[in-house]
Amino acid sequence: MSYVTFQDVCKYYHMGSQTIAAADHVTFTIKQGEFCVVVGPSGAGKTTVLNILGGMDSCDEGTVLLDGRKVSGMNEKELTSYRRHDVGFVFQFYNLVQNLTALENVELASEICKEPLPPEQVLDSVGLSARMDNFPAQLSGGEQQRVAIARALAKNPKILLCDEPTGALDYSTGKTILRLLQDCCRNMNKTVIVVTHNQALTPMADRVIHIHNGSVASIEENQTPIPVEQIEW
Ligand SMILES: Nc1ncnc2c1ncn2[C@@H]1O[C@H](COP(=O)(O)OP(=O)(O)OP(=O)(O)O)[C@@H](O)[C@H]1O
Repeated sequence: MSYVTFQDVCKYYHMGSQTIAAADHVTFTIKQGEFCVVVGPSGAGKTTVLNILGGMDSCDEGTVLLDGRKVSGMNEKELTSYRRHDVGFVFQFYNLVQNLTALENVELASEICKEPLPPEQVLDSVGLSARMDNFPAQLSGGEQQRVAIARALAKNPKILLCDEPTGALDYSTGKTILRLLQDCCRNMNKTVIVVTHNQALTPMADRVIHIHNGSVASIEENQTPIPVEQIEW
């Protein structure tokens, strides 16, 4: 049973007389609990796909479903509720509130949700139990990204969307963050979708969606995904 469905999704940007198809009949499915990597070169349309799935952008044609609910065609109010309750976001640059502690950053997210997880418990699960009262500036990049992941998880979302989550981190810290995302998938049964330009990450995924020129070039399913520690790039 598919949990996420994209069926012939199109998104056009108009630049003067030119029309750019950032998504050109994108079709794929993702199952519940899968770790999915969306990979492709710069400008391929990865972020466009993620933004449409995350309810931050709408598509011009096609159908988007999450857990049996139609996301395409939602009005602004429905999209706000969808973003708030159903989707956890992790971005490249963490986007933490600088004058709030790690704990307060996570509480901020859980306060606007229907069935949040306890913030302390989630921070503990990402390995930050000792740093809850620190401000972002007192934390390393990797630790800040852990706070951002905890903030996303505390909402208890249906899917976790991660856009280049290791883009601002060094090699080994990046690996620990990917490991954490892989653990969220395996241990918390979260459906995790990671957008990256890094082809080397594909063996760690259950499902790989290759995007080129706004279209799906190919989809692979790995029967035996590899722990990220065993991947070198
Ligand atoms: N708001 C916009 N207005 C005009 N064109 C846009 C807009 N957003 C994206 N595009 C174009 O759509 C195409 C796909 O962009 P997108 O950001 O989805 O690619 P990407 O694969 O995520 O790239 P990157 O890895 O560099 O972030 C590109 O040609 C981009 O220039």
